Amino acid sequence: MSDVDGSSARPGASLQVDGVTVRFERTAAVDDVSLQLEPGRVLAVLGPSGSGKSTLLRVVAGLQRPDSGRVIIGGDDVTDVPTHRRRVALMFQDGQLFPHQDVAGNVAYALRRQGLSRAEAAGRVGELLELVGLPGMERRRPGTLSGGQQQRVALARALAARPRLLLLDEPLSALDRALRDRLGADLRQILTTSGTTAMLVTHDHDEAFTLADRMAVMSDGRIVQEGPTADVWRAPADEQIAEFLGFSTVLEGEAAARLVPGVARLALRPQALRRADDGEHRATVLGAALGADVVRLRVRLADGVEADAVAELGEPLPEPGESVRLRLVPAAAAPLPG
Ligand SMILES: Nc1ncnc2c1ncn2[C@@H]1O[C@H](COP(=O)(O)OP(=O)(O)OP(=O)(O)O)[C@@H](O)[C@H]1O
Repeated sequence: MSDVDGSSARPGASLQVDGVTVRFERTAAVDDVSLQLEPGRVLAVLGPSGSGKSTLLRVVAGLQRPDSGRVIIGGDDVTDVPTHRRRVALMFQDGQLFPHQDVAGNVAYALRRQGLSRAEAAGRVGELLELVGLPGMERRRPGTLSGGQQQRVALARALAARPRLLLLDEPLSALDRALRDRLGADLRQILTTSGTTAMLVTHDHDEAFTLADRMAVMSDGRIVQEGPTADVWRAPADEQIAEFLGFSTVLEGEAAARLVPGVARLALRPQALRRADDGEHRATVLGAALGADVVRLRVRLADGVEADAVAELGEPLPEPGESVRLRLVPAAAAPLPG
C-alpha cells in the first residue's frame, strides 16, 4: 500500500480489474469484468446506455463497492481503499468547476491540499495551463470561459494532483462537434505528454477512437470485445459490435464476396463505398442528400442489396434511378466472422 499516498516520479500507474461484479437487485450491472491497462495507456470503455460502463468506472474510482472482484492500481489492491486515498482523479462531462474561484484557484485546489506553498502552486498552475492550451488565463472566472475552455480547466485541475489514474466520464460529449474534434486531439496529446494512465467511458465511438490506445466494448454488463483500438475498429467481433462502432451495412454471401473476394460477411461504414467513374462496382441510386463534407447516397448494389455510399461534394447530385460506379475504400470495410 506504500504508494497510495506517496508520490512517484512517473504519474501513470497500471490498472487491473479482476472479476468485478456489481449487482443491483437481481441484475448484474457489471458482470465478472476483468481488464488490464499498462502505465501511461488510455483505455476507452465503449457501450450503449445501460451497459454498465459508468458503474464500472465508479468501482475503479472507489465510489461503488463491487459485490465481488478486485481493483488493483499500480500493484496495490485498492478494493477496500476509499476514493480520496486511491490517487485517482475524475473528470466528468461538465467540468464542475468552482464558479466563485478563478481559473488559478480551481486548478490549484489539489495542490494546496497537498501542502504546496502559494508560490510553488502558482508555478505549477502556470505549467498546467500551458499544457492544456490556456496560458495566462489564471485570473478568468469559469463563467467567462467557453465550454471547451472550461473542460480544459477541469482537465488541468484533474492533472494537478498527479493522479496515478485519470478517470473520464464522457469528457467531450457536452461539447459541440467542432470543439469536440479539436479538444479530443489535444486531450490525446496531453495524456500522452503527461504519461497519465486513463480510463474513459463513452457511448461515442469517435470519442473512443480519438482518445484511446485500447478499447473495451461493453454490453449487458460484460466486456464483449477488447484490444488495441485499431484492431477492434478493423475487426469487430460480431454484427452488434460493428453496428455500435458505426458500421451501417452488413452484406452477406455473394454481395459480400463481390466486394471482397472470399469474404462471407462484410460490415461497411457509410463511407466504404465511394462514387468513382472508374469504380468497379455498379449500383443504382435510391436517394442522395448533401452532408457537411460529403454527398450521402443510398444505393442498390448489383445483387439488389441496399447500402450507404458517398460522393464528393461539388459533383452534381445524382438523381434517383441513376446508375453510378462505386469504389470500395478498404479501410472502411471489415470482414465479420461467420
Ligand atoms: N444505483 C443504482 N441502483 C439500481 N440500478 C442501477 C444503479 N446504478 C445503475 N443501475 C443500473 O445498472 C445498469 C448499468 O448502469 P450504468 O449507469 O452503469 O450504465 P451506462 O452504460 O453507464 O449507461 P449510460 O451511458 O446511460 O450512463 C442499468 O441498468 C442501470 O439502470
